[in-house]
Amino acid sequence: MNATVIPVYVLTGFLGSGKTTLLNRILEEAKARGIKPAILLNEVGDVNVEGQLIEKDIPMSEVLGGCICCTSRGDLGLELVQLAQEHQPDVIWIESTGVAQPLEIMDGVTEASLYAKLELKNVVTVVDARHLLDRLRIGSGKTFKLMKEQIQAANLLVLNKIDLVSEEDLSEVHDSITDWNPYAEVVKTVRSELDPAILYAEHDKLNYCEHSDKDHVHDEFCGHDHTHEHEHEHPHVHHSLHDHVNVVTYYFKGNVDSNAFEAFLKQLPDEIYRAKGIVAFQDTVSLFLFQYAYREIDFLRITPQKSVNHVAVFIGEGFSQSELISQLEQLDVLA
Ligand SMILES: Nc1nc2c(ncn2[C@@H]2O[C@H](COP(=O)(O)OP(=O)(O)OP(=O)(O)O)[C@@H](O)[C@H]2O)c(=O)[nH]1
Repeated sequence: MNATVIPVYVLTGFLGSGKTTLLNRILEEAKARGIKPAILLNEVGDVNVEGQLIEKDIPMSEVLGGCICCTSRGDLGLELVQLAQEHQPDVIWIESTGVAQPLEIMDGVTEASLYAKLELKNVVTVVDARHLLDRLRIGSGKTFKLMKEQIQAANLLVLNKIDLVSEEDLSEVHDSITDWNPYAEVVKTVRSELDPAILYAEHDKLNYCEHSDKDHVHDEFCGHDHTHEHEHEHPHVHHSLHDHVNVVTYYFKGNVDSNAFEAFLKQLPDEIYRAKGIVAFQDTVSLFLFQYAYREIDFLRITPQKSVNHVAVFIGEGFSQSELISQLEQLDVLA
C-alpha cells in the first residue's frame, strides 16, 4: 500500500467563472513538472462536455447528473478512494459544479480520507468579477448567496475576468470578497492565468465546519439550506433542479447552421446564464466546443482524440425548458 498521503485540492466557483480554464492550466503545468495528477469532475448535467476533451492518460473520474455536494456525496467519496487506490496520483483536483456548496464537498473529502490516505489542502474559488459585480448591485437572491458561500469557503480566491471590469469596479468587487472572507489570499487574473505555485502553497485555515447531512448547525460560514428537488420527465432530456437551478441537456441528432446557432445563443434569455457543448456545423467539417457564460460567447475548433457526444447543456433559473428544446429541435437538421 502506498504510504504517502495524497493532497486533495478543491476547485469551486460559480458557473462559467473560469474553473475549467484554470484546471487546464493546472494539468499543463503538472505535465511540465512531471507530476501525476488525477481529477474528479462533477457536472449538473448528465454529460461532462469538457471532460470528453481531457487527455486520455490523465486518470479522471466523473460524477454526473447532479451536484456532488448533495445528490452524490457518497459517490464523491467512493470515486476519490478509487482514484487514489487505482492510480496513486501525486495530487487530486476536484472540479465541482458551479452550483455546488463547497462545504459539502469538503465533508465528502474528509469522509473519503477515512478510507484512503488523502488530505484536503486548499479550496480554490474562482470568481467572475463582472458577474459578481452585477450580483452585488442587485444585492440579494439565491445565486448571490451561493457565490458568497463559495467565496467564504475558500482559502485562495482567484478573482478572474478582470478584463471585463473597470479598475474602479474591480476594487469594489475586491473589497466585497475580502470583507466576506478576510482569511483567503486573493489573486487577480485574466483567463485564470496565475503562478501555479500559489495553488499549492500553504494558505490560511479552511473555513470549514464539520456537520452531518440533515441537522447541522449553521454558523457564519455555513449558512446554506438543503432544499433539493429532482425531476426526471423527458426521455432524452435530463432536467434536474439544484435548489433554484434548472438544467437542460440536449443531444444533437444532426448538424446545425453556424450562423443560426450563433444567433440563437445571442438571443438566449437572461435566465439562462451558462451553456456549453460540442456541436457539428453544416458548413464546416470540424467540431466546435461552444461556451456561453454570462452573455459572452466563445467557439473553439476541436479535434477530439476519441468519439464525443454532440451535445449542449443549458443552465439557468426559471426559463422555459420546452421553448428552448423546440428552438434546438428547429436548428438540429439531420444530415
Ligand atoms: N473575457 C474573459 N473570458 C474568460 C476568462 N476566463 C474564462 N473565460 C471564458 O469564460 C467561459 C467559461 O470558462 P470556464 O473555464 O469553462 O468556466 P467554468 O467555471 O469551468 O464553467 P462551469 O464548468 O460551467 O462552471 C469560457 O468561454 C472561457 O474562455 C477571463 O478572464 N476573461
